[in-house]
Amino acid sequence: MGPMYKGQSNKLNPCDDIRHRRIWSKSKWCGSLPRVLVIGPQKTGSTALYSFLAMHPALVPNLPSPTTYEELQFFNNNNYLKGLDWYLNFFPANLSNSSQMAFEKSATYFDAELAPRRAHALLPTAKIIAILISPSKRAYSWYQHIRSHGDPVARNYSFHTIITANDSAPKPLKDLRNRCLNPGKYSHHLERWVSEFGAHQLHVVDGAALRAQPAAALHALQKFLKLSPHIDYNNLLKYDAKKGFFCQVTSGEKTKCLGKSKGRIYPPMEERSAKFLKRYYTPHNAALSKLLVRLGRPVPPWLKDELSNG
Ligand SMILES: Nc1ncnc2c1ncn2[C@@H]1O[C@H](COP(=O)(O)OS(=O)(=O)O)[C@@H](OP(=O)(O)O)[C@H]1O
Repeated sequence: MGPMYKGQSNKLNPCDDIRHRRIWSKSKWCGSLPRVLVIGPQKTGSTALYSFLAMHPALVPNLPSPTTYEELQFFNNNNYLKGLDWYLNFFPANLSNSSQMAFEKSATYFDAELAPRRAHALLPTAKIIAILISPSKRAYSWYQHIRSHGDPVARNYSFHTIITANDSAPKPLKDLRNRCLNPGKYSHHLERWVSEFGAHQLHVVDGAALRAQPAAALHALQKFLKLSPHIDYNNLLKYDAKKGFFCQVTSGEKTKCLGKSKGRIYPPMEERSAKFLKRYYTPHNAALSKLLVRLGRPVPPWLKDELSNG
């Protein structure tokens, strides 16, 4: 089965078509599609959120992909051309009458141009979860991420050189600057998700709050998802002083934390880069604040902070 969304006016959902449903295989069917999508963006704590949600008895994560690990990256890239059959392979078929819901997290969905339309074409009733931290911190964390993955441009240029590259800079530098900075224009991307799914299907997690007090953030998220049972994450997560983050309680005093690539150790951002980014993101942060107020959502403390004059 081919792609479900090809152009502006061509939304085609095989799950809505009785002729498709009649010939559907027993082991793969639309009922196992995810009902919750965590869309990122990258470097906001999306893996922590994914692993915490996977602990919930009412939620079932996707099976891992051999190439992109826990992320399927279906709606944002060429995996989409592999079609619905490919996507369904990653979700257990036996969720039929159970109260469990499948979910998926791909942090690359957030800022991908086609992802909201494609996701909506297939999953019109899905709940969409975005997770946001200070866009400046996100950009710096992303730079550290691709640098440690050996990206040659990130290895050859400092963070400051990349974020301040102007339009006469060499193309690889400009491309990296865009990939580093564009996802942080949060309001622009969120508006696209809101216009496809409507505000009532979207929840914004404050990534700083999830990091500092995960149980409270997960309490609000469970309410939004109307999960049953409602569980108390205070009993399931514990701050691990060695890791410097909350981790999953395994047995007794023991914890299981995310791997080394989540919570990397690197020097603090240079003051001049922080200043540059604060100014760069001001119009985008102001638009985000306005959008959250319009949607009746709380404005995170870090956003108020970024918009202050200090
Ligand atoms: N509990 C817990 N454990 C580990 N890490 C945590 C946690 N909560 C939030 N974070 C922050 O998550 C940052 C990585 O974000 P993502 O998981 O979204 O990155 S990725 O896009 O999936 O690569 C990662 O960024 P870096 O600190 O730059 O490594 C962390 O700061």
